[in-house]
Amino acid sequence: MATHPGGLSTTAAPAGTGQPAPAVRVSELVRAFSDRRVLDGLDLTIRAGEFVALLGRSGSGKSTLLRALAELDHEVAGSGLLQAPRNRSVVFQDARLLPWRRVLDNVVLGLDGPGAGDRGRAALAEVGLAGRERAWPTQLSGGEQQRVALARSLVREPELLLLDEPFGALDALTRIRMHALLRRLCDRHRPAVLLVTHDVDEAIVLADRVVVLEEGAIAADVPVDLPAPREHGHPAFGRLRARLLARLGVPAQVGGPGDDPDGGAAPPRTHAPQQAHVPQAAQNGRSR
Ligand SMILES: Nc1ncnc2c1ncn2[C@@H]1O[C@H](COP(=O)(O)OP(=O)(O)OP(=O)(O)O)[C@@H](O)[C@H]1O
Repeated sequence: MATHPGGLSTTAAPAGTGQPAPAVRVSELVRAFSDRRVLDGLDLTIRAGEFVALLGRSGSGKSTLLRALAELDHEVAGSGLLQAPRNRSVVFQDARLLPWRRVLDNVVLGLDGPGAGDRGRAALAEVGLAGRERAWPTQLSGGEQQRVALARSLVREPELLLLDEPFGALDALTRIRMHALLRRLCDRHRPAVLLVTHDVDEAIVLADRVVVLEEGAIAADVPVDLPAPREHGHPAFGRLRARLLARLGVPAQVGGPGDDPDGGAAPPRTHAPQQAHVPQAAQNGRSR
């Protein structure tokens, strides 16, 4: 067990009795900056293999929660119980590749064993980058770099995959392709996932459950029970979008495609008009 200065403990999730053990269990989590409690008694459970999307207004504490789960917040004051698998990977908005290492070396960085190279090559093939092993990161597009970041995460077969706006810097079409890729990878590898996103549509397309962070705690916890593939034009999709946007404080009449839950001037995300031009196969074909 690792103990944080703020009283947080991180352990492997305990084995269950009958029910599968949750991959993540957070209870009464507090995180504060200069006496301001950003997370204030937050409770959250994520089951093994479950995909949870985390929405919330800008500054609500989404990244603070993700960093707590990643154990990247040792300098932050806090308390509470946090149980999460030690085998976890994080993908950020920027791929964070080492520019002086080739793509394959970035993927297998820190991996031991004679099979590491083969595993890295297999991971790159899984994300559609077979043949690019010897490229330098600067020779890849932003979307390709994020594919490498996904490969680097999944080659470690994490029990928990933490994603902090991983597609936030990508164009709309690339985002749609990345959504489909991420779903396929998650269906195959079955990590528990926490996806931080501003994009309500992205959350609905990808997640089994959407949670909304507000005033330091989970204010809404909504299962996504939609038929596959999840199409933006489906009435149930629209109802769920409106419900989540209302929760985020976006009035229903402006709650259509292109609106940002922060009410800011963010560019349009992955929305129906853009997806209408995308072949069905590129959209999210969920198998579970
Ligand atoms: N290292 C820090 N020092 C001081 N304040 C911080 C620090 N990190 C985060 N905060 C503050 O904590 C609050 C929550 O930040 P956080 O990044 O978790 O929000 P967020 O919901 O992820 O925001 P966004 O959606 O804009 O990325 C913000 O008010 C932020 O200014």
